[in-house]
Amino acid sequence: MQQYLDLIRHIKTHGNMKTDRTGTGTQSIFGYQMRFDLSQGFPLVTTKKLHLRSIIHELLWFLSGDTNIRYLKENGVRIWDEWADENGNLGPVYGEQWRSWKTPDGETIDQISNVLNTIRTNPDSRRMLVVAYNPGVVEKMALPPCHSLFQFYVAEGRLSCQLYQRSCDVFLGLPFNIASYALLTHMIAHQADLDVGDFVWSGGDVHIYNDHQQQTDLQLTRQPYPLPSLQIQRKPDSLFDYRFEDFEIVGYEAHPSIKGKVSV
Ligand SMILES: Nc1nc(=O)c2c([nH]1)NC[C@@H]1CN(c3ccc(C(=O)N[C@@H](CCC(=O)O)C(=O)O)cc3)CN21
Ligand SMILES: O=c1ccn([C@H]2C[C@H](O)[C@@H](COP(=O)(O)O)O2)c(=O)[nH]1
Repeated sequence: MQQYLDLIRHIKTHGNMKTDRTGTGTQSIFGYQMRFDLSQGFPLVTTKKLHLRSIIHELLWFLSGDTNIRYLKENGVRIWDEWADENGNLGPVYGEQWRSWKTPDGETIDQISNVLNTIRTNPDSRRMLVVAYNPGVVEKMALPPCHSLFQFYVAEGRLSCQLYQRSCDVFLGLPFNIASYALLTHMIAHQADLDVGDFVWSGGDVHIYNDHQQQTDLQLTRQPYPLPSLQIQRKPDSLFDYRFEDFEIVGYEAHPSIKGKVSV
């Protein structure tokens, strides 16, 4: 994950000091891209130990269409706690937009199923997108989607994915976001009988919070390890039937975890 360290160094060198909604303050750049060849390893940050459990459960939760944190809590995942209301609801966030985007005439659109179907039947299509940023309901969401839009691309039997992330917390959010979309690309490729290609990450406001400067400096002193690989143990009949136990990360060697506060 040299790319991750290069991004941190780039922000520390060129970033603008900015105030932000949370009051913490950030050092920030606008517009950045990274490319990960998924056939060369699973892109997990190695300069701090990541909690892959949370990443897998969060993705399965998005894919199930759920927008209440109950499932996450039952599985010991706390990353969305601060944003939920007293009943655990987050409003019409990712799960709802991915699986049941509401149209003005009362229908719902399952964007994920549609995209998988197009990958299988018309892989040269340039319309294989999923949009989470729904301006009509964004005020009802606990947080407007950060990973706002993603697109798939098929060439030479390989499935690639590009994400546009409008806002990115480089220390806490980004390692999760990269791993999550890499995992999603593997799952969709698995279902469509394709190999994996590239994951392209594109960021808008890409920032290091002021209280994450030390933690990211520490990461720059650490030598990254080779990437692990992902093994999927079972091929369920549907994209929506994967279970936590189906995924195994092999050979994940990482430096010790680093704590940091999340700005709410
Ligand atoms: N400021 C901010 N940064 C984010 O990354 C973020 C938000 N807000 N709001 C919504 C979601 C929630 N996400 C989060 C929230 C917390 C962690 C976090 O605390 N991570 C720790 C512990 C991980 C764990 O318990 O599994 C870490 O060390 O990575 C990560 C992602 C990503 N998003
Ligand atoms: O998946 C996610 C979700 C959130 N973030 C970060 C990006 C920002 O630091 C905050 C959101 O604040 P806004 O004022 O709405 O931009 O959360 C992330 O990196 N990844």
